[in-house]
Amino acid sequence: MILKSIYIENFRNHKQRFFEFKDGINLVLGKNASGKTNLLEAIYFCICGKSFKARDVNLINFESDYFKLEASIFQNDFEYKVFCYVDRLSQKRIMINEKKVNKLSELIEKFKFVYFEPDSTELIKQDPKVRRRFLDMEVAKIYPHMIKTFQDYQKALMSRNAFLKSYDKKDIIDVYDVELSKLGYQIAKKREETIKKLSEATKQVWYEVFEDKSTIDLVYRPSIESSSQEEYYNQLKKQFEKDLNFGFTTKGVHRDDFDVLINQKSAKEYASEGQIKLACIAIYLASAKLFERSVLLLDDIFSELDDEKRKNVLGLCRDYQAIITSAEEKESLISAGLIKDDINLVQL
Ligand SMILES: Nc1ncnc2c1ncn2[C@@H]1O[C@H](COP(=O)(O)OP(=O)(O)OP(=O)(O)O)[C@@H](O)[C@H]1O
Repeated sequence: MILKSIYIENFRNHKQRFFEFKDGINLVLGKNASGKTNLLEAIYFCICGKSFKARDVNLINFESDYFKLEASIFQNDFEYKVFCYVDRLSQKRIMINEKKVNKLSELIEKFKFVYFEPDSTELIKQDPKVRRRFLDMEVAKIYPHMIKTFQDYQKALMSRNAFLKSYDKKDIIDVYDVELSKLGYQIAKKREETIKKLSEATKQVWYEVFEDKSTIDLVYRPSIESSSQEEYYNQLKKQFEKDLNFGFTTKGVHRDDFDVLINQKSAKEYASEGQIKLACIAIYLASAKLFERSVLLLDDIFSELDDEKRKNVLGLCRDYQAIITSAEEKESLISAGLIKDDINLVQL
């Protein structure tokens, strides 16, 4: 997938701008608050149909009543023209080649991308919910049909929890347990497969980019260890009395996690800030490696990296289309040997 261009009208601080990008590395340079993150947010909106941090209406320029985006995306030699429109009356229209997009999952299934921002280190630092969300995005990129399974699991979990709170007849719980085990087991297996693939790819990036003797591993920590649906079901059943006491389902894929180990030790517990940032960059770049034609949206990726690592990261990005923002001066990047002829410079 290649993002050729984006036209932006009244989106955040961009009133009317047209940006063209090339395959390989695109470096977006600009001072603080010049709108670099906003540009990535506009691209993200075209690919996902929503922002990564704000409600639609907050994306409209302060002095306007609407925003409009038009992106040209090439995939398998076919051009997709994505049109997005949002106004202050909460009217929202997203179209691909003039056909209305009804579900945002249609966009996620079509366009693959990786978005890395300074807060992406939360992946390691935060609680398991953040890691589950990240992992499920990765699962959905490989197996788009799993989006429905995740939604069905949430519904089944809510029904079981509601049942536990108003429990009176023991025999009916089985209906919920069978459904929850079926969906939970499918999710656990796909998460396990995805973590294995991601761990392998992360190791390669870690080595290529960081040429480090240290090791990195991603290890799935399922809440229910099982090798069959039946086993999953039996373990869920065993929890029944406890679940009844608590009034909710205490075990299942909604309690899963994964560990990032550096030198076989938990990065969350032992790694330095710098190591955590490097580990997260490696995981995100590994995600791009798994989905070959991903677009990389990398916000402020250079900070905290020394020049050698910056060069290595850029080297890896050459295999993709990468849109990288930086608040650094062009001259200092040139003198560090980071800007070469093949880089497309976008100055804000
Ligand atoms: N809805 C909006 N309308 C107009 N301007 C907005 C809107 N939302 C945010 N802004 C402005 O956009 C600017 C921030 O842009 P952005 O976050 O893209 O900067 P940046 O170039 O990434 O900065 P930094 O280098 O500091 O990360 C701020 O000045 C903010 O006030």
